[in-house]
Parts: sequence; C-alpha cells; structure tokens
Amino acid sequence: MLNHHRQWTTTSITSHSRPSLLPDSLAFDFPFSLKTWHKDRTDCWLLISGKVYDVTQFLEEHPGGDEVLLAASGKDATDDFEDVGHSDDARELMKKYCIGEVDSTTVPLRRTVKPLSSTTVTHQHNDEPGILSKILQFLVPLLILGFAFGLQFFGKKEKTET
Ligand code: HEM
Repeated sequence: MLNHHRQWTTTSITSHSRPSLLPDSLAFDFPFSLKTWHKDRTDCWLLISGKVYDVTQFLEEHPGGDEVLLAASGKDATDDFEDVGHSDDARELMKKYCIGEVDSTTVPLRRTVKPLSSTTVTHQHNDEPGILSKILQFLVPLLILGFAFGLQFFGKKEKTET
C-alpha cells in the first residue's frame, strides 16, 4: 500500500477553473488519490480525456443518474463518457465542473508483464531424450540377449562335459 502510494506521488494535476481551491500546480498523488478518496457521494471526481471534473454537486442533476457517475469515478472514465454519446450541450456543461487536468508527463507508465515466450517454454519442457539414453535403449536389449545366449552356451557345454 505504502509502496503503491509512493509510486503515484509525483503525478500532478494543474488546476485552472478553481484557483482558490487548488494551487496552480499541485504535487498530487493522482490518480491514486482519485481512486481512494474522490469516489463517493460527498466527494466525486471524474477523469475524462485527461481532465478532472468534480461532479459532487452534479450527481443529483445528472440525467443519466448518480450511480453511473459514481461507478465511473476512481478510474479513467473517458471510454464510459464517450460510449454514451453525450451531446454538445453535455460537453459544454461539463466545463463548469472541470477543476484541473492531469500532467501526463508525471503519470508513471503502466508496467506490462510479458508472458514467457513459446521458445523459452519449449526449452524448459524439453522432452527429447539425450544421446546417452538413446545408446542405452539399444545397448540394454543387446546385453540381455548376449547374456541369455551366453547362459545357453555355457549350459550346453557343462552338459556335454558331464
Ligand atoms: C462531467 C461529466 C458529465 C456530464 C456533464 C454529463 C452530462 C450529461 C447530460 C447533459 C446528459 C443528457 C444527455 C445529453 O445531453 O447527452 C447525460 C446523459 C447520460 N450520461 Fe452523462 N455526463 C457526464 C458524465 C457521464 C459519465 C462519466 C457517464 C458514465 C457512463 C455518463 C452516463 C450518462 C448516461 C448513461 C446518460 C443517459 C443517456 C440516455 O439516457 O440517453 N455521464 N449526461
């Protein structure tokens, strides 16, 4: 938790429409903080196309309902917003709630975990028998056969001698 928190602390948002509430450039643990603290009825922020909207006062008025806005907070809501196909009026209205924008240069890159490549996997599960076991596969039956013939030969020899 602490590590995760530290990971985001360099991200900042720049306030423009509400300078009295937020300083011009604020070192801000965003979007981690958006995820944690600004996603309930008393404090709801949205991140749409890199801009941050405080829609707390708009929750009750939103024609699509407050639940969708709450569900869209704490994450990047750009796709959710665009999927609805909001009107130009809605886009004009949202300006009123914009409190700043994310400085993209301060957002840490998402870490991607690469799956093991197929070649690595085949190397790890190499089922091909080695040269030694191939030789043994031929030698062992030959040795058994030789041993059997040897026994027969010596058995006959002993009988003729007695
Ligand atoms: C600041 C952000 C937002 C503003 C100002 C806003 C505004 C509006 C307005 C004015 C409408 C009426 C229809 C229109 O004019 O397009 C609407 C409808 C709607 N909005 Fe939003 N909205 C916002 C964010 C979102 C988000 C993030 C979602 C997430 C899914 C959402 C979901 C909806 C839905 C489902 C409708 C109803 C569409 C319908 O019934 O046809 N809105 N919104």
